[in-house]
Amino acid sequence: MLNKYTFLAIPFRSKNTMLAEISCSTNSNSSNHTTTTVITSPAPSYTAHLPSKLKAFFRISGSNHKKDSSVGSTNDCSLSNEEMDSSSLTSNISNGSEKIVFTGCKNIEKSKTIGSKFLNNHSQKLRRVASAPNAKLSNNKSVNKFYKEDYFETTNDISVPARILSEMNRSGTFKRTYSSNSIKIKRVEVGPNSFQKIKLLGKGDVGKVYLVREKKSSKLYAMKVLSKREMIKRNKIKRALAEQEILATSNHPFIVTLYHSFQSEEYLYLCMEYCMGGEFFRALQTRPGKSLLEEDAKFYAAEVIAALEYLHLMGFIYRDLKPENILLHQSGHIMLSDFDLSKQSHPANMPGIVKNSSSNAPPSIDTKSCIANLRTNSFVGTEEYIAPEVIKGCGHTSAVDWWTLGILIYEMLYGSTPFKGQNRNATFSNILRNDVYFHDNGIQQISSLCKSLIRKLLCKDENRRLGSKAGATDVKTHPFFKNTQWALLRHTTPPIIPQQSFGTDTINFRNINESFSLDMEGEKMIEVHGENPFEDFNSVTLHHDGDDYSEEI
Ligand SMILES: Nc1ncnc2c1ncn2[C@@H]1O[C@H](COP(=O)(O)OP(=O)(O)OP(=O)(O)O)[C@@H](O)[C@H]1O
Repeated sequence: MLNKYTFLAIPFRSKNTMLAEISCSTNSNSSNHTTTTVITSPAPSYTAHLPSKLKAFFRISGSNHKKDSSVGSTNDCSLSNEEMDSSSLTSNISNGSEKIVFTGCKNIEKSKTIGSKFLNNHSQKLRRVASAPNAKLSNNKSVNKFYKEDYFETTNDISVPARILSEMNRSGTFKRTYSSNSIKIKRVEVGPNSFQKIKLLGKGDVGKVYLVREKKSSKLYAMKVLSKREMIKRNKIKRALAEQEILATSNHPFIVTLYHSFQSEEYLYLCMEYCMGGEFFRALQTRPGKSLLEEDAKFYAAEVIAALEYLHLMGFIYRDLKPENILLHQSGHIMLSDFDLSKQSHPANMPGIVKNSSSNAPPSIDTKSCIANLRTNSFVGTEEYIAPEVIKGCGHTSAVDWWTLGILIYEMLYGSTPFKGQNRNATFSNILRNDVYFHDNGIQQISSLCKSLIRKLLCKDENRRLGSKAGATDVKTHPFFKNTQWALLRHTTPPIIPQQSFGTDTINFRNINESFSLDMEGEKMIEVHGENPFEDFNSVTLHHDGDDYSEEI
C-alpha cells in the first residue's frame, strides 16, 4: 500500500517544462521507488484537477497559488490516501497544443503504466526554449547592456525582506523554492558601493572572492570580483560571460545562487550566496585519512550527480568537478561553484526518454541527449581530474563530467586521486594507461559495488563509460545507489554539518593574505581597440522566491 508520494520539481530553461522527481514509498520500506519524469505545465487551468497540495507545489505561470510550500518536503507534499483517491491524480488536460499529464495514483503499478504511456506518447512534444534564461524579465528593457549609472549609485528601492526565518535557522534547511517562476530577473539594483568588503575568502588567477555585507539590508554575500585587465591578458573574457550566464540561468538547490551581477570600469562582479561551510575540499582534508566513510561519500556523490544532471539538462558541461569547487552550505548540503570552465550547448536539445527494460518501472530521462551535439576541444580541467579524451585532444563531451565524478568518489574514499604521478606528464600518462587501483586504505573495506561504480566511471573509452548512454540516469541506476532516495536528498541530514559560523567569523575558511587590495576608486574604462569587450556581460539582479531567510548581521 502506498503511503507517501513525494515530488521534487526542477525547472527546465523553458518555464513551461519541469523535471519532476517522484518518489513513492510504501509501507514496506523495501519497495521504495523513485522515478524521474518530465512535466509540461502550460496553463493554469490544469491545476483545477489537481489536489490542493499539488497546486501549491507546481506554481505555474499565471496561477495565483500560495507560495508556501518548500519543494520536495515530505511534509507538505506527501498526500494522504484520501487525497489520492478523491482527486484521481491522473490528469491529462489538453489546452490547445499543450498538455500536462500528471501521473500518480494509490496503486504504484498503475502509476508506472500511466507514466510510461505519457512519456512514450508525448516525449516529442516537450518544449524547451534554447538559451533563454529560466526566468521572467520584469520589463522589456534589455538587461544585457552596460549601464553606467549602475556602478555609481545604489538604488533605494531594493525590496528584499531582511527578516530571518527562525525555522530556517533551526533546521538549517533551504527555504527557497525551485519552480520555474521563482526567479525574476531585473535590471541591476546595486553597484560596488552598495557593499562593504569584510574579508577575502578565496582567490583565483583573475579574481578574488570576498565576504561582503550589503549596506542596505546587512545581508552577507560572497562577491566574486574579476579584474578586466587580467581577463584580457589571460584571454578569459568568454569564460566570465559563460559563468555569469550559467549562474543566472541555474536554479537548483545544489548550485550556488547568484543574486546580482554588474560591472564597473575595471571589474566584473558576481554577488552570490555566501556558503558559510567553506570548501568541501577543506572539510575532506580535516577528516582522518582525508577520506569519508563509503555511505557518506555516497551521499555527496548523489548530490553532485543531481547537480550534474540538472546542468546537463540545461545544456551545460561542468568540466571542473573537484572538491575545491564544491562548497558547503551552512546546512551541510553541497553547492557547486566556479563555472568559468563550463561549456554551453547552443541550443540544448530536448531530453530523451530511456525505457526501463528490466522492470515495469516508468522510463527515465536521458540527459545525454540534451548535450549530444556539444563536442569541444579546449584543454581544460584540473590535472588529476582530467579525462583521457581531453588529454588526447580529440574533443570531449559531457562524458568528462562522469569521469571527474569517478575521480571525486575515489578521492573521497581514499584521500588521494587514483592517477596522481610525480609530475604533470606522469599523471597524464597514468590517466591514459593505468587501470584504477584500489589499495587498502587502512580505514575501511570499500564495497565491490562501489568499486564497480568507480571502474565504470573511470572507463577510458568515453563511449563505454557509465553515463554515455543516457547520462545521469545510467549513473543513478547503478546498484551502488539502490537505496538512495533521489527526491529526498535535500531533506536528508548531511554527514558533515559545518561548524556554525557566527556572522563574519569565516571559521570554515583558511586565512588568506590579501597581497593587494582592489582599488575601486578612480577606475578607468577598459577598452580593446576602442571597444568594451565586456559589453555582453549581463548586469542584473535576480529575485528568488523564498530568499528572505538570508542571515542578517
Ligand atoms: N559563494 C561562495 N561562498 C563562500 N566562498 C566562496 C564562494 N564562492 C567562492 N568562494 C571561495 O573563493 C574561492 C575561489 O572561488 P572560485 O573558485 O569561484 O574563484 P576563481 O577565481 O574562479 O578560481 P579559479 O581560478 O580556481 O577558477 C573558493 O575556493 C571558495 O573558497
